[in-house]
Amino acid sequence: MSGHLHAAPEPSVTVRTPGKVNLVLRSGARRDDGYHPLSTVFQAVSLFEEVTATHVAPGTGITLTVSGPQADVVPLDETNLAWRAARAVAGHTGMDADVALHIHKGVPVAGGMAGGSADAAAALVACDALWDAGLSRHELTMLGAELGADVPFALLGHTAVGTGRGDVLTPVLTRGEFHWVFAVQDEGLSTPSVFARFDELSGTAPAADHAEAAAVAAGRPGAAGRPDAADAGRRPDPGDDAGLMTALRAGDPTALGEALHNDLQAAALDLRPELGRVLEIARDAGTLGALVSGSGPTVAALARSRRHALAIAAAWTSAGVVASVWTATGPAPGARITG
Ligand SMILES: C[C@](O)(CO)[C@H](O)COP(=O)(O)OP(=O)(O)OC[C@H]1O[C@@H](n2ccc(N)nc2=O)[C@H](O)[C@@H]1O
Ligand SMILES: Nc1ncnc2c1ncn2[C@@H]1O[C@H](COP(=O)(O)OP(=O)(O)OP(=O)(O)O)[C@@H](O)[C@H]1O
Repeated sequence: MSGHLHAAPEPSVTVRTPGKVNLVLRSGARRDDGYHPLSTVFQAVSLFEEVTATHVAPGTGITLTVSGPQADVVPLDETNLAWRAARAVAGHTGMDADVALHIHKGVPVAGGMAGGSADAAAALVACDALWDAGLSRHELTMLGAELGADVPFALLGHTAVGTGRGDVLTPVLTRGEFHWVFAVQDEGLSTPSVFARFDELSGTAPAADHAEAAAVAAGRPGAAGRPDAADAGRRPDPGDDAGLMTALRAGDPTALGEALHNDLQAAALDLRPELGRVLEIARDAGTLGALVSGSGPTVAALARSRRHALAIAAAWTSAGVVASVWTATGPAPGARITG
């Protein structure tokens, strides 16, 4: 060691957030604001995003770097959800948005597992802590819901029922650990196009408002986050999720496998017919239940054990139907400061 004094390291905050799978997803018809009323059960899984927020000189603004698998397809500008989250915290608190953000991606990009939403949730918590803004969990959740329907769940984690746009959450009690394996595709699916195909298949596609649909598809801000947006008469089929809740409470993976359901699956399969084969291979390998995760194209398969998860992974890999295979357990905790 030399006798020189080293400059103190830049203070920084690292926050970890989970990806998710929708155990059940029921969607009603498209609302006037472009969103669909959902009745869903989220489970957070142990594929994590990590966002590090570091102080920079005043006036620097927001800078962004990304690492990890698929980092090359993540936008590095103000369309990145983490960037928008930093700006939202600054806007809400009146602070200057000066921060260097680094995202390490551990959730598939555009895979229906809410990786971008997890980044937004992590950046909200990281900037709040870095800037000592003192926002409550409630305030962070409100800011998160404006950024995307999946962001509040990435803050909360574990298992929860989601209603509204998927952003109104009620925690669900679960026991034990569930073993998941995910078939990840090279090319993602756009969430708006999957919902649009869902509308077409269910015969509820709106006739005369293409302009609004295009605005929504382009990601321009609509009436997102407006809890009063009319959805009367457009609610999802209530379904019967008693079996699912019992399975979760009992920690019974076989019963959970039987209860898995996704209303968006037919739309994702219509856009990506090859996913049918991915589902079939998981079934041949004895999965307890397989389904398209959220808006896809990732396929999630529930396994009896870690060993069984690896067997399903091997079946997918040897059939050559996936770009990569990732294993995980659920539930996993929500946003946490880790450093
Ligand atoms: C498919 C899910 O992942 C299931 O959890 C979510 O519903 C998607 O959540 P997300 O990606 O956070 O969604 P956002 O970024 O808020 O919305 C992207 C687009 O998805 C569609 N969208 C999203 C959520 C919802 N309840 N209805 C929708 O129709 C809309 O076209 C919207 O413009
Ligand atoms: N931080 C981010 N990470 C990845 N993609 C981002 C991010 N911010 C914005 N995007 C954009 O959002 C798109 C969807 O990314 P994301 O990985 O969140 O999809 P997803 O997991 O299918 O989302 P969801 O399940 O919430 O619908 C990407 O194709 C990319 O253009």
